[in-house]
Amino acid sequence: MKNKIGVLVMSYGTPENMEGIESYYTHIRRGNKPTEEQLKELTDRYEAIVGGVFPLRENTDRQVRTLQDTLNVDPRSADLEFVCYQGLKHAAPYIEDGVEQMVQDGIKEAFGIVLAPHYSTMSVGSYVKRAQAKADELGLQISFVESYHMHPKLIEAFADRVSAKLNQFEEAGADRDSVRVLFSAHSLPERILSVGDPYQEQLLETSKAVAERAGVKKWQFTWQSAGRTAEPWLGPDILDTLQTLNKEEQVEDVLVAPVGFVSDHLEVLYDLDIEAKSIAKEMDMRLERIDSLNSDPLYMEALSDSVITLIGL
Ligand SMILES: CC1=C(CCC(=O)O)c2cc3nc(cc4[nH]c(cc5[nH]c(cc1n2)c(C)c5CCC(=O)O)c(CCC(=O)O)c4C)C(CCC(=O)O)=C3C
Ligand SMILES: [Fe+2]
Repeated sequence: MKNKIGVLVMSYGTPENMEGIESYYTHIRRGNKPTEEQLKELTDRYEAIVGGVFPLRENTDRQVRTLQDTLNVDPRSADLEFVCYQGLKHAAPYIEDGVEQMVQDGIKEAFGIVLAPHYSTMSVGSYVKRAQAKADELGLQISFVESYHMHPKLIEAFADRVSAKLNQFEEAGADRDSVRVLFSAHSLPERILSVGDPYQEQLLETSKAVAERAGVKKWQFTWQSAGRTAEPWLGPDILDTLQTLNKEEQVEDVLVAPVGFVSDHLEVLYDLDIEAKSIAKEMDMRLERIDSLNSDPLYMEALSDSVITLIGL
């Protein structure tokens, strides 16, 4: 019999349906129910992207299934059988549920990876902490891939998508080299910088590598999706960046590459496709976005290879 290895695949989590939004939001707010106004605002955003049907969860399910298949066809893992478990930060199955399920299934050796390439204490760090605590409690041996933001296959997957969209700009008559490429990621509170968090640096490294590989002439990095709290968040925000580009540089064509996200979810489908697009339209700018990686084979191989490398096979 092959030795079974558990892989905990973690991500932020998304509600399962419209009715699930309130409890999901309450969990994000550490048990505090959102006000009616806050709930309506979030519900409206989900409504705008999915019209009541949630494709987002299926998307994650598919990523986890595909990663398991990718791990198991790797020749380096011929003596092993990988079993992937989902662990979500703010929805069931929670991170702790995933760890518990592994133990129930008799897994003795486990690894964890997050569906987000860049390390931050507030994102990946918090997922890892929760998984480690549960594993310690249950006596399970587990170690983690903390980031894979420079994995060559990740860079290649993003660069392919950037090139594909630049080709489309060209076909539509634009000058490829005059398209401004905006790399973006989820903003975090500014205070992460004072604790030496690598998030920003890793994002810049990914952006630079993707730009080089795709032969991008003009690019810059900008934040998106900042929280609506009193404390300062990292900026500039993409909406401000678009205005600056329009006013100060008369940029007409913009391609957004949200390299901090790997799948189609709210930040991409709403914050970029609806909100940023409408601001751009008001200014007569053309804004396009690269396709999300989702279950892209190169992305799956980047994840799979990161796990297999961590194991030391
Ligand atoms: C760094 C980061 C990532 C990327 C890395 C990673 O993927 O881990 C990410 C991803 C995601 N964030 C998501 C959703 C939300 N995040 C919120 C709020 C917050 N996000 C934060 C950070 C991040 N979030 C933070 C610091 C907050 C403030 C509250 C808190 O400290 O937690 C809120 C509350 C309302 C609002 O502020 O909009 C929602 C609804 C969804 C799923 C969307 C869907 O269903 O498609 C995804 C993939
Ligand atoms: Fe978030």
